[in-house]
Amino acid sequence: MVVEIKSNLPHCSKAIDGNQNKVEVNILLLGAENVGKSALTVRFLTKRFIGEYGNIESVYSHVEKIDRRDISFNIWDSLYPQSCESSESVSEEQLRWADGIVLVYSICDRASFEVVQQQITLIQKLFSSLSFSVPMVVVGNKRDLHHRRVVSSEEGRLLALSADCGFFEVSAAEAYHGVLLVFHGLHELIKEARGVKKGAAGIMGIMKTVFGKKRE
Ligand SMILES: Nc1nc2c(ncn2[C@@H]2O[C@H](COP(=O)(O)OP(=O)(O)OP(=O)(O)O)[C@@H](O)[C@H]2O)c(=O)[nH]1
Repeated sequence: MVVEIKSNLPHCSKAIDGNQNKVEVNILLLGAENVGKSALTVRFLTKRFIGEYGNIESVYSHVEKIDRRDISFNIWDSLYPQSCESSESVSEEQLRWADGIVLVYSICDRASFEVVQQQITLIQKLFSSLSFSVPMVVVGNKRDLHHRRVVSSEEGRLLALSADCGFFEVSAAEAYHGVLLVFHGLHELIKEARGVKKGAAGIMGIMKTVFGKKRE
């Protein structure tokens, strides 16, 4: 298992390799502190749960084979800024870098659910001013702590539905499979979004050819 810590600063390129068998996918993890962003990242990268992770912001890189293609996942495990105004918790730089976003809250922490709500609102505002968007999924973590649950599955699902995001409830502590589904599910959405973009570019190309010729 090879996990590369690319850098503490995200300057990975958003590249689809000319080689059709290698694809790069940049995934940004957002959410309040202590919700398990690092635990989810480490679970996905190493299949392990180690308990304590420290407060390090990093971009990790890891290659997975999906449908016989090498997918290079670059994962930006972000830090929620301390004493942050909600308007500063997501940056334009992060959105420009990301091909997909995972918004994490803890099912036992209502404030963390509210942070995700605020971040979705902020992201939607930034996307509309930047004139693009990328797929997102909402993840309720710490499902193993169901006796301490304060955010119901329905609330999580409704939030995701209202923002056109995918939704998952997982436990990074308990199981690898659910975490794998989050990253593979988001990868599917990214693939679809790239397909739509390519299709739109193709249609634009055809229209240019047809209408361009007519004008000549
Ligand atoms: N019970 C349980 N604990 C978890 C789970 N995921 C993470 N934790 C614990 O929650 C604490 C915070 O996890 P982190 O992964 O460091 O959370 P984070 O969101 O990266 O936190 P910051 O680095 O502060 O942004 C740690 O003590 C983890 O062991 C889970 O699924 N279940």
